[in-house]
Amino acid sequence: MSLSTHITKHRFKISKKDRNRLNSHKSLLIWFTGLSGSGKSTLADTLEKELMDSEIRTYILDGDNVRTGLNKDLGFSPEHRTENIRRIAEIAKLMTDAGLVVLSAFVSPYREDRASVKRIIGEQNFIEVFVDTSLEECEKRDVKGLYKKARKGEITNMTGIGAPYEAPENADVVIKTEETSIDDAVRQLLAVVLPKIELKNE
Ligand SMILES: Nc1ncnc2c1ncn2[C@@H]1O[C@H](COP(=O)(O)OS(=O)(=O)O)[C@@H](OP(=O)(O)O)[C@H]1O
Ligand SMILES: Nc1ncnc2c1ncn2[C@@H]1O[C@H](COP(=O)(O)OP(=O)(O)O)[C@@H](O)[C@H]1O
Repeated sequence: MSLSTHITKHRFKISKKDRNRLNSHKSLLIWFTGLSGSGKSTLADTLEKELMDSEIRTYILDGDNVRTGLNKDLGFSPEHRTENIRRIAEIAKLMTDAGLVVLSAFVSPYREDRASVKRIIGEQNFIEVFVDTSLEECEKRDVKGLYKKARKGEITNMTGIGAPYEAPENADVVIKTEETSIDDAVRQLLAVVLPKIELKNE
């Protein structure tokens, strides 16, 4: 028997639609995926600033605010990465229910885990952004010095070296950061995001 068998939902008076109306925009989860150092946080950060300037209510979920708190019991084994992403999807679901545009920046290396996020959030509330930067470039950037450690054998399961990264096959947006400036990438993202959150007369 499931642990939640005897849970009955209360029908609350205020709905997500009410919150969207109050905010004058719909909610959305913008899911950035890519190797460490590919540019997920940088792009989420710059996009959030643009959205905030347009009076859109946003929040960024990333390793800094999730892996140090709620998910501090999780490491980087395949099972822990899957659980990390599942919990993040559930938090993002609450945040989108609350009316926010959520931007998330996680490696999320497994295709099946990203598909689960989409199922949890609902296809119409989800945009997958593949930050497509080669391993060579990420290693050159080595923002956190992790690739150097991985090459020395100090980290055994670094994504791209000792652990796989399954690239998206049908991402909504693909940003090739070696060919696209941050500003151009954000323009590309806004062109997809803004129509998705526009509140029509519904
Ligand atoms: N083994 C290994 N592989 C990949 N990344 C590692 C690893 N160990 C630590 N880090 C640092 O943790 C960040 C990735 O955490 P995520 O929660 O995004 O990973 S995952 O989605 O659960 O795979 C990642 O952050 P970003 O650089 O921002 O992507 C790394 O800084
Ligand atoms: N076009 C670009 N888009 C995003 N980041 C870029 C780009 N060109 C260079 N960078 C740099 O690459 C690094 C990406 O780091 P970060 O955003 O922390 O990656 P991630 O969150 O994927 O680990 C930053 O130092 C950023 O300035």
